[in-house]
Amino acid sequence: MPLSRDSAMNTAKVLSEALPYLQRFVGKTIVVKYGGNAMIDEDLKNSFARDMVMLKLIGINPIVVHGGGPQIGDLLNKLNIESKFVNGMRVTTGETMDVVEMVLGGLVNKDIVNLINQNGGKAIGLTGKDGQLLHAKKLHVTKSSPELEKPEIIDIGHVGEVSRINTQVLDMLTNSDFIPVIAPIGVGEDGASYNINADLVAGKVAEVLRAEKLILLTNIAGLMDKEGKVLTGLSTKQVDDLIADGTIYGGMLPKIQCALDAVHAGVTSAHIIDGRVAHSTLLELFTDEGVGTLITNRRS
Ligand SMILES: Nc1ncnc2c1ncn2[C@@H]1O[C@H](COP(=O)(O)OP(=O)(O)O)[C@@H](O)[C@H]1O
Ligand SMILES: CC(=O)N[C@@H](CCC(=O)OP(=O)(O)O)C(=O)O
Repeated sequence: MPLSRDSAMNTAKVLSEALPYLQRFVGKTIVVKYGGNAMIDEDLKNSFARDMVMLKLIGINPIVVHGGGPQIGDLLNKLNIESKFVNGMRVTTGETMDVVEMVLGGLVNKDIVNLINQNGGKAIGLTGKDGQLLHAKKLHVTKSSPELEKPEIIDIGHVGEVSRINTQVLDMLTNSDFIPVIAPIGVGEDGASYNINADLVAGKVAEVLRAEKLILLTNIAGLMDKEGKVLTGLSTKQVDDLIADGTIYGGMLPKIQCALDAVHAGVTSAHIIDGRVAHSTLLELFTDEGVGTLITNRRS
């Protein structure tokens, strides 16, 4: 159907507004974390895949790291295995680890790869085991509470943190115009599997690649205060205060931590944006308004 004159003018205006951003981002790496909670329906997943194809086509280098927490939860539920979290991290027994690896490395990873390829892109799916992309070590979690004299160390099983990234694998793929799609499973020195929070993987990948941006797509409009107002441009100190008073909790904890670590390590900016809004990545990258919560390297 031909565009009406108004609609065509609007398209031209949007494209023109995007020009300075295109000039700024072409040739740069953007790490996009696609949270499991933002994979709500097929239309939304498809628009995400189209956005990645479009970025690649215009000369930006997208690297996708995906989650899949709710999808893991669904299968655990069907298997009558309870889901438990400490500080936003899933308590992962050996049995749970098998399910995590099946869901993230299998179902979710291949779904995203397939959608990108169906939309004309060239995606390759990897877990951290492929090419030993993500070396991991056990994550030690501490929990503090007013009732405890000192912070308690809690063993949450096969949960890891990234110790090293084999960037050679990513360079090889991106140099050949592939879009890497990474499932957050790490491999230990002894070959053991580790379940790693996807936000933490995305942050570390952005750090080692010195990405221009780290974009975290989630199921909420951004980081919010207690009244539900989206907060942006916060300093490290303000974030620390929001954690201490309980405004930031659960799944937002690893998100905000990895965003801060990434910008302190040289990533220009990190963004927590609403993945339930179609094309939110493009809105963030190419419009004057931007969306969600912006985090830059501001300490005070
Ligand atoms: N201050 C906050 N602002 C916004 N969301 C918050 C905040 N503190 C905790 N949250 C929670 O964090 C969730 C996002 O984390 P998570 O569910 O792990 O998402 P994802 O699957 O995208 O990683 C939000 O849906 C919300 O419930
Ligand atoms: C250790 C840990 O919590 N790992 C996560 C990995 C998936 C993930 O991070 O998914 P989302 O981004 O969709 O939350 C988990 O098991 O749920």
